[in-house]
Amino acid sequence: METLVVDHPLVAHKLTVLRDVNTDSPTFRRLADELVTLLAYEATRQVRTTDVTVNTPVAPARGVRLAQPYPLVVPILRAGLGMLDGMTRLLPTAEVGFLGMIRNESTLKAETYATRLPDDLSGRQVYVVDPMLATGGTLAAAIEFLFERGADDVTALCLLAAPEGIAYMDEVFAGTGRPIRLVTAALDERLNEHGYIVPGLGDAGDRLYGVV
Ligand SMILES: O=P(O)(O)OC[C@H]1O[C@H](OP(=O)(O)OP(=O)(O)O)[C@H](O)[C@@H]1O
Ligand SMILES: O=c1cc[nH]c(=O)[nH]1
Ligand SMILES: [Mg+2]
Repeated sequence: METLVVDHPLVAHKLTVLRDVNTDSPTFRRLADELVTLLAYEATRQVRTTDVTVNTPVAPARGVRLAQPYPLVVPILRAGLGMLDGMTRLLPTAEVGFLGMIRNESTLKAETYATRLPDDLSGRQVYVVDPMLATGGTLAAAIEFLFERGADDVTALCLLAAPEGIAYMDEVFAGTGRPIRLVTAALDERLNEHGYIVPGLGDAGDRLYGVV
C-alpha cells in the first residue's frame, strides 16, 4: 500500500492538541475537521479531471474540472463521520456512501452493521475516511467490500496509523494489484495489548461523540 505521512507543522500542531487528554469534544471535532482538509489536499492529488476551457472576462483559458463519475467519499461510522464535512468541503460534488462498522473489543474483529452505498462502483474513485487504522481489520474489510462493488481506485485518509495496521493491509492486498493509497497525519509506535494505538489519542469515536 502506498503510504504518505503528511509532514507539515500545521498538521503536527493540530494533531498534538487532538491527542491531548484534556482536549474537549467540541475542540476535538473542530481539529479533526481541520486536519482532514489538510490531508485531503494531499490525498486528492490523483483525483481524475477533464480538460475544459472557460472564458475569463478577458480571454479563453484552459483549465480542468473534476471528471465524472464524481468521487465517492465513504466515512466508516461512527468515528469517520468526524472527517466527512472536511472532505466534502474540498470535494463538494462528491457523493457520499456510508459503512457502519464496529470493532469487537474482545476479538478485535470488525463487524459491519450498516451499508448504504451505490451497488455499482465501477470506475469510481473512492475516498474512505476513518480516524484510526489500528489492527487494520476495519479498513481492510471496508476496502474489500468497495472492490467487490467495482471500485477501481481507493484512497484511505486516517488521522493516525499503527505499523501493525499497515502491515496487515499489505498482507491482505499484496499481489492483488489493487491500487490503494493511505494518507495519514502520523504513523505511531505500536498497538497495546487492547489493540489501541500508542501513543494514539484514545477512542476516536468516544472523543468525538461521547462514550456509548
Ligand atoms: O484497525 P482496527 O483495529 O479495526 O480499529 C480501527 C477502528 O476502530 C475504531 O472504530 P470503533 O470500532 O471504535 O467504532 P466507532 O467509530 O463506532 O467508535 C476506528 O474508528 C476504526 O474504525
Ligand atoms: O487507538 C484506537 C484503536 C482503535 N480505535 C480507536 O478509536 N482508537
Ligand atoms: Mg470507537
